[in-house]
Amino acid sequence: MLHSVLRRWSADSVCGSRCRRLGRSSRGSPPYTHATSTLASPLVRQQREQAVSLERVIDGLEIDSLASLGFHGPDDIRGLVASERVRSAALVTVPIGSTLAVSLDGDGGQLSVLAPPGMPPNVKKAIEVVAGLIRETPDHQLLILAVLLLWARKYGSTAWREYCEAMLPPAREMSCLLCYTPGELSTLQLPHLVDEAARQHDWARWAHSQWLSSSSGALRRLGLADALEDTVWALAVVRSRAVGFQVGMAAGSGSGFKAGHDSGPDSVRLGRARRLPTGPVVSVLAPVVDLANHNNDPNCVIQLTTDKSRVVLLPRRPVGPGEPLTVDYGFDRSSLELMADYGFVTQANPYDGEVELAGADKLPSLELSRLEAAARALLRRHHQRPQRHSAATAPRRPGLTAAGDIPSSSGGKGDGCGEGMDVAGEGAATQEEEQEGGGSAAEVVTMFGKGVAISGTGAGAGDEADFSSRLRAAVAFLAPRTASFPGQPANSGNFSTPATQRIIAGLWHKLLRHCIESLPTSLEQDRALLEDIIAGAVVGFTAGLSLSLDPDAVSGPTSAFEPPPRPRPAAGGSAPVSPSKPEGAVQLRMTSERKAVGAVPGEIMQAAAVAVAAGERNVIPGGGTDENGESVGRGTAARRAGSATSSIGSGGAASAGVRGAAKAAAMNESAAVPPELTHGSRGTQDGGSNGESVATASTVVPYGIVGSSGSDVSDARSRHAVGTADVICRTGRRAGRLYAAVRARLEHKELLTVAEQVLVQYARN
Ligand SMILES: C[S@@+](CC[C@H](N)C(=O)[O-])C[C@H]1O[C@@H](n2cnc3c(N)ncnc32)[C@H](O)[C@@H]1O
Repeated sequence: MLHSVLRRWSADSVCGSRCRRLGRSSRGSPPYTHATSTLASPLVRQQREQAVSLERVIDGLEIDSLASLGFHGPDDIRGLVASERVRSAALVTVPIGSTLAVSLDGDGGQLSVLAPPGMPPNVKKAIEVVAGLIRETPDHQLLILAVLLLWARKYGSTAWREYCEAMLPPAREMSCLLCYTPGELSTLQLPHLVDEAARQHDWARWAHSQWLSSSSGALRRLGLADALEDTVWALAVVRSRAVGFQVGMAAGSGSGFKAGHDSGPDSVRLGRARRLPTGPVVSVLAPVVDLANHNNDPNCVIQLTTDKSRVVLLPRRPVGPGEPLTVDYGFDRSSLELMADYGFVTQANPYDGEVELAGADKLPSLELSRLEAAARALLRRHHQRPQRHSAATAPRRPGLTAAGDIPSSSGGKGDGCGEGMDVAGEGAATQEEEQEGGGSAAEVVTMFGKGVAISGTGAGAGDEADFSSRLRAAVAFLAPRTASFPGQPANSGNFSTPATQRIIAGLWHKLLRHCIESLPTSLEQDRALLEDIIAGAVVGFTAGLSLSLDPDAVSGPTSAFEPPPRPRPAAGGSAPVSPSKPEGAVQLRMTSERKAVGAVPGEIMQAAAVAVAAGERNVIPGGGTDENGESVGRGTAARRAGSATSSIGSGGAASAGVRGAAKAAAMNESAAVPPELTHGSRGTQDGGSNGESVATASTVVPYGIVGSSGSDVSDARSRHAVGTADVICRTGRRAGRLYAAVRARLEHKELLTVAEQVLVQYARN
């Protein structure tokens, strides 16, 4: 269960801490009495004790609050609720002196520390020295905040210690991946998340041994972290609760939430900066404000006043008493990103590939048996294809066709290029077999381990053998597998949680999206890309794949395929490109072991391949198209990637750990930081539209998965809410781009394609 380490609270209780409002105390009778509390369940009593603790923290830190502790959402997550009706006044005001804060100057230079009251100057100095030493490392601001937090927990005022001990959750109750113990990692299910957890653990171990450990760290004399668990706790707290502010920029509008307030605050975003900072950045851990939970449509925003004297929680619209107070941590984070950064996902996240799966929450569990059934159905269709694709009898099919599936005149499967699979054929078969009651060919299915062995006994057994092995691999690829950690038993269960299923759905859609957005927009460029593939200019094509682009299909039923294809270069050992002709295929073929020769698409592919190989999860190495099909430059695409690829440091806006190619490209784009993170940004009450295209950032994971917002996809989506991928495969022109990209970009391309088919079939079953 994804939330397995997240504490669950009783649903029947909304505990209000009493509110303190400077100059106008709103304290009154607490919303509970001693008499009732003695009758309450232990959980309810605990919640009430927390409400009392919160009140003491509010008093001790001189926080002005019209909010109280509440438990809300489907999981009754602890959070804030409004104590009274508020239109536009600040719901919570925290003096900056009651926060822990680290600021980084705009030139990427000096870190300075806002020490908690009572911190001796020499300690502050020592921490600042460490800050200087680690300023080149990712997430250094978070690390320094963690140092301050550990200091406050041990040596701080009574209020700070109460905040740390009573209000901050212990590590076992925090949801972020850092807090997953080795034994819990299997519950993450997705290998990518397990990897991310491992990466975060590495970071914590490094921070502990180098800096924080009471025995070995540079700050050991402070005695802050006796055990690794102390460091993990502190890092997890700041990751999940600190707020990053980018200050001193010109006002503007754009993406992000907009303050429905007139106080002229600097803009702020909870969590990592989505763009690289160009101005001073302040990371702040602000008690009470840090209790606000996330919502995709938040009713509040956190801001820093322009004089930087207070952190405020402001309503974006009027809120009523008891209403949960939420902010947007995400800034276009997909479920996968939210999960990686915070360890939770939300219902109906609009950034999951922007492709809605109708009733995604009601999708059945991704069960092995259903995947196998889907694979069997595909196999039946595969058996039927030879008749359909016989040169003599079959009509031409649109799209890409593997050499093994094309008419014998083109060489067929005897040419040694039979590694491909029939994408278009599958699409056509799918259409025709919508009402199939079972395949014509017999098959034998045997189970072993988690996978499925499928052996065909129908026509074309040799071809089936290849296809069967891919099906088997695809099922294994898709099936739950969590045995990534030695000693952990393989999980033979399902992707059983709705959260996981949403993530999976989002991943697949992102795969499609990425492929389309990362490719040239014109048909001519499509053709050039395919030719580059043939000529071996695209890294990753080493499997002897052979493609065929059917000219009848590329523009759909009503338009012609124009202009005719360029003559394909003779060099490279590829099969010739036949001239465009209405009735014939443009056969594009490549042989194995081609190397990149530096063509632009090749560069793009190479960057992607390198990033994928390096385990990068977010890659948009080249330009692409925007939602309207407009061409965008590399920088734009990379910026989008950067906006979705900041690594850890959920609270560390300043330390956005954008990695790899996306980072490099995004850095070049830093001058183009949209101005919504601006000084004095005063948005509209309703938050307005998000004119930014950051939501289109794509994600690639190894064996990856992407999505598309291309118009064909949208159309397809509206026609077929579920099973989008195969519809895309039949849209001709985009199909060529899509599959060229899939095959060129991703390792295990063919496996991926088969896996996609299995998923599509799965959704149909
Ligand atoms: C800044 S804290 C918010 C307060 C926190 N719920 C608490 O009780 O201390 C962020 C953490 O709250 C949880 N959280 C916030 N919003 C959530 C949501 N919409 N669904 C589930 N968990 C959420 C996650 O565990 C996240 O890491």
